[in-house]
Amino acid sequence: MAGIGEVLRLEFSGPNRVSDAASAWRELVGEASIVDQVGVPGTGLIAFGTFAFADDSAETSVLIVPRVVVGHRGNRSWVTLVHAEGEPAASVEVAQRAFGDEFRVRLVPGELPPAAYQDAVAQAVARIDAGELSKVVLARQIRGHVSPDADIRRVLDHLSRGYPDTWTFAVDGLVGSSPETLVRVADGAVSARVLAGTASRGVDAAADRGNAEALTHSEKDAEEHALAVRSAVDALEPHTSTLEASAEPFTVKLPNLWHLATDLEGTVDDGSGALDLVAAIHPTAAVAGTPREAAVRVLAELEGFDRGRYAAPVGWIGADGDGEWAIALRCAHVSPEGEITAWAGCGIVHDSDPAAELAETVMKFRPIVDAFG
Ligand SMILES: C=C(O[C@H]1C=CC=C(C(=O)O)[C@@H]1O)C(=O)O
Repeated sequence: MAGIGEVLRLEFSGPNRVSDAASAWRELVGEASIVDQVGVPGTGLIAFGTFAFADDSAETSVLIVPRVVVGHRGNRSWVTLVHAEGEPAASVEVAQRAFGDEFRVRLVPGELPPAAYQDAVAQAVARIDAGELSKVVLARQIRGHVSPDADIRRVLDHLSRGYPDTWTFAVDGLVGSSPETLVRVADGAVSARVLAGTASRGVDAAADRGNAEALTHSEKDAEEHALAVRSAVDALEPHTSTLEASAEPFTVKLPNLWHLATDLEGTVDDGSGALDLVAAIHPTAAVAGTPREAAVRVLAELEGFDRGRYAAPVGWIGADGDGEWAIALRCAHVSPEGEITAWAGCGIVHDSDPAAELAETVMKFRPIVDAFG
C-alpha cells in the first residue's frame, strides 16, 4: 500500500504513546464517514504509523492519514481518497514519475562504534552473569548523508526487490525491510512472527544447510529465542481466548542471514484492535530483553543513544481496528536534511561473544548498506 499526501497527522509521545494513538484513532473513526466498496484489509479509512522505541525518546510517534491510498493485495487493487470535512474531495492523477538521479551513500560507524559495541556486549554479559537480567538486546548505529532531494523510492525499490519475504516500509522518513511481524489483527484473528536467534548464510549450499542446522541446535540461540516468544505470549494471552505457537522454532532464510522463528496465532476475545495489542506487546524481548524493565534500562545505559523509531512498531491501522504492524528492524531514518541513521542490534545472553555479536550486526546492516550504496 502506498499513501500519498497527508490529510491528518497525529503526534504522540511518552509512555502511553501507543494507547493514546489507539484512543485517538477510535475517536477519529467514530466521526468519519467511510465508504468502502472493496472490503479487504487495508481498504477504507487507514492511517500509517511509526512509533518511538522508548518511553522517554525525543522522537515523536505519528499516525498519518494519507490523502490518497493506492493498494494491492492478492488479485485486488484499489484507490482510497480521503478529505477533511469542509475541504474539497481529493482527486487522483495517475501519473508515473520516473526515479530521480541515482545516488550512493557510504554509511560509517555512528554511536557505539565497533570497539565500543564489543565492550558494551562484554558489560552486558557481566551484568547477566551477576543476575541483574537474563537477556538484553544491544544495538549500534551507522550513519551517512544524502542530498535532501534524493529520491528515497530508489531505496524502497532496492529493498522490496532484494527482500521480497519481508515487510518493506517507508513511513515519515523511516525506511526498511523488516522480517518480524509484531502483530497482525484481521477479523478477530491475531498473528505474530517472533524472531530471535541468527546465523550467517553459508558460502555454498552444504555450508548454508549446516549453518541453519547449527542454528536449530544452538543452546544460546534457543535461550534467546525462548525469552522472545515468552514475552510475546505473555503480552497477548490476556487479550485472547486461544493462542497457539508453532510446536518448535523453525528457521527462516533471508538473503543476508538465517533466523529462528516462532509463529503465534490466536483469537482476540476482548475487542482489542491492532494498536491495543501493539501497546500490550511492545517492546518484546526480541528487541529489549528479559525482564523487560531491567532490559530497557540497561540497554539505554549501555547504548547511550536514543533509538528513535528503531526496534519499534511501524505499520497501518484500519477503521475497524484491524491492522498490520512490524518491528522496525533493518531500517534507517532519513531526516528532511538528508541525515541517515541506521541501527542493528543483537540479543545478548550469558554466553554471547562480543566479536560474534559485532559480526551479526554487520549482517543485519547489509540490506540498508546495499540499498543506500
Ligand atoms: C534487534 C534486531 O534483531 C532482532 C530480531 C531477530 C533476531 C535477533 C537476534 O538474533 O539477536 C534480534 O532479536 C535487529 O535486527 O536490529
